[in-house]
Amino acid sequence: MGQSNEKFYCECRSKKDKNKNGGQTKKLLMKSSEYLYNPRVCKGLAVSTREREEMELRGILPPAVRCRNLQVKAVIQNLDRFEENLSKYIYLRNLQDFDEELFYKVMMEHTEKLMPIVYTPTVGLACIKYSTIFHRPRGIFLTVHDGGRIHHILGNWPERNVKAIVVTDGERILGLGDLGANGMGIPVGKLALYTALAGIPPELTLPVTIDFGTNNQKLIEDPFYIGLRQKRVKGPEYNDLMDEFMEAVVQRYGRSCLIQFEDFGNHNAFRLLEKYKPNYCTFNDDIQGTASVAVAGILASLKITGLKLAQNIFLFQGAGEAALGTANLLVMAMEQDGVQSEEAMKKIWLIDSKGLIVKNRPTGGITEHKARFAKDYQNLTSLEEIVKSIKPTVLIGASAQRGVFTENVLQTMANNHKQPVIFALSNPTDKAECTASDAYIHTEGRCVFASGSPFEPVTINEKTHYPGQGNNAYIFPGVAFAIMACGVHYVSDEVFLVSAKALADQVRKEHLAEGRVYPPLKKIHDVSFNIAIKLTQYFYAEDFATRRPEPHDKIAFLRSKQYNYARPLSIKLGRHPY
Ligand SMILES: NC(=O)C1=CN([C@@H]2O[C@H](COP(=O)(O)OP(=O)(O)OC[C@H]3O[C@@H](n4cnc5c(N)ncnc54)[C@H](OP(=O)(O)O)[C@@H]3O)[C@@H](O)[C@H]2O)C=CC1
Ligand SMILES: CC(=O)C(=O)O
Ligand SMILES: [Mg+2]
Repeated sequence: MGQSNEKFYCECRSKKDKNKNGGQTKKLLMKSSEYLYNPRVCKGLAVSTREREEMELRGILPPAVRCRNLQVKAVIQNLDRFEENLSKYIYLRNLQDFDEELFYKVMMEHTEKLMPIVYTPTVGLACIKYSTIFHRPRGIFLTVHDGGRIHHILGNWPERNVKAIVVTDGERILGLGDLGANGMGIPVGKLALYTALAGIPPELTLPVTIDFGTNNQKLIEDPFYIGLRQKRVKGPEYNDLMDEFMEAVVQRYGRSCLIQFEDFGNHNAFRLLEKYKPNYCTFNDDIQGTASVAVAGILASLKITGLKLAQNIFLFQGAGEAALGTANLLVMAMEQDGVQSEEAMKKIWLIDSKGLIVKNRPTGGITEHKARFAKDYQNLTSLEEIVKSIKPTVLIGASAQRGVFTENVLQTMANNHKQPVIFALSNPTDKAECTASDAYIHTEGRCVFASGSPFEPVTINEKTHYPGQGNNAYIFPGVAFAIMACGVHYVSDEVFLVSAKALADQVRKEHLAEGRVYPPLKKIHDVSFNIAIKLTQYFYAEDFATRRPEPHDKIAFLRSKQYNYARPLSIKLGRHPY
């Protein structure tokens, strides 16, 4: 992490230096000790001989000067030696804490290889082990005991110009449940993707975990646990602290500081989104970002199945943040196609932990968000029976129930339709509703498949199928980038439909031919940038952008705001074009 500018320049007023500069005070780079421990500027062996002299690094580094490309090669060789993905994760996190620029160069150049390490599935394991592997702190850890002091504590973060925060309360980390303060791995991972995928300068971002306690007894008893050892608080204490946090962010960083909510428990996620959306620059990634990527995949699948959106029957296994967010965005997408909202809702069926969501269900549990989709139908609980009865064309899993798309369920989907669409969105991999090979094998290779965590391609009868990664990582970096670049204060729901369409439009014929409903991961930088372009156009057209005058050349405008490794030191230290 960097620090405020002043600390990193040493005003050199010695006679010798004054003479060299015609009597002017010369600004030198920082001292070796400051340099070595500042990951924003430290570049290991890539420091030139001249810089070594200037920064008093002679003798501190061995004589070899290694270029950045060779450093990347060394990192990849080191990574390949580790057998366990968690070790790779720890190695990369250490690299980020030592030489940030190299970390992002490696991430940007080896995205496909490294996303499964820095992000899902490995980040899930890293969160489980976060307390044990905890090394150098990254982000702000707030606790429920910090009421009245949040503004002050945010001020302890060394950066002043924060433009985006990813915040969690750790209650629903991926499909792993309550991981308390260990949830910090998620904001850290998501923000690494802000930079690696969309080019958002890392010094503008801040990971935050708000520790309200944990109901995970194993953590409370774990001697290594880094969080509060108490049960989660709820009610006014929770609400007041959240309110204070939101206001403190605005006071510190301004109304255009983006606050991305991540992995909050279901009972808080929806109500906090509704509460804060009108007055803060905020969105919930699990509800809205996931909806966007799922709808994009569905829109792209239409080019394979030949159906119109409203000709489908959608069945969700799960009726939480991801499923309901997607269901609501599907309604909006159908409305834009001219379908009445009542008609659109009839196409969408949901299953929760108590079974199919039907009116007057004897077991209850139908919240107002679910009630919108409740049907006059028999009370069924078995997924297989439901699939037989409703005959969905699209089956989406977002329930974190491993393997619930059984052989029978998948075969029934294949019996009902020529090209059933099957998305197993739950993360990490061992929470997926089915694997890619299960999906293809039990549908005779006819299904259109995507999953939240990555799966390898599957070959059946000499045809190779490439599963898409239906993960909100295709959406949130581009969305955040455009919001930040345009100085947006209010994030409308439509942002996520614009993004979904922008993503679906980037799925080419050759991708579809391979069975993909998303562009390959190696294209994700371009994809994120193109989403940001579409959103920038939308923000200016709809008057959501506050940055004036409107840039004529939006591509050049966005490019000028992106991170690149070879930035001058002044920019690295905080004088960026935002
Ligand atoms: N691919 C992606 O980009 C994303 C994937 N996800 C993944 O989706 C999963 C769910 O996340 P999210 O929606 O936020 O979580 P929520 O807790 O909000 O929702 C989970 C839902 O699953 C339901 N459920 C639980 N058990 C069963 C069961 N046996 N049968 C049917 N439904 C069941 C719950 O029912 P009830 O309502 O009755 O409690 C609830 O509706 C997680 O694994 C998460 O990682 C989430 C966001 C993004
Ligand atoms: C991907 C993501 O946001 C989740 O699984 O929660
Ligand atoms: Mg999430």
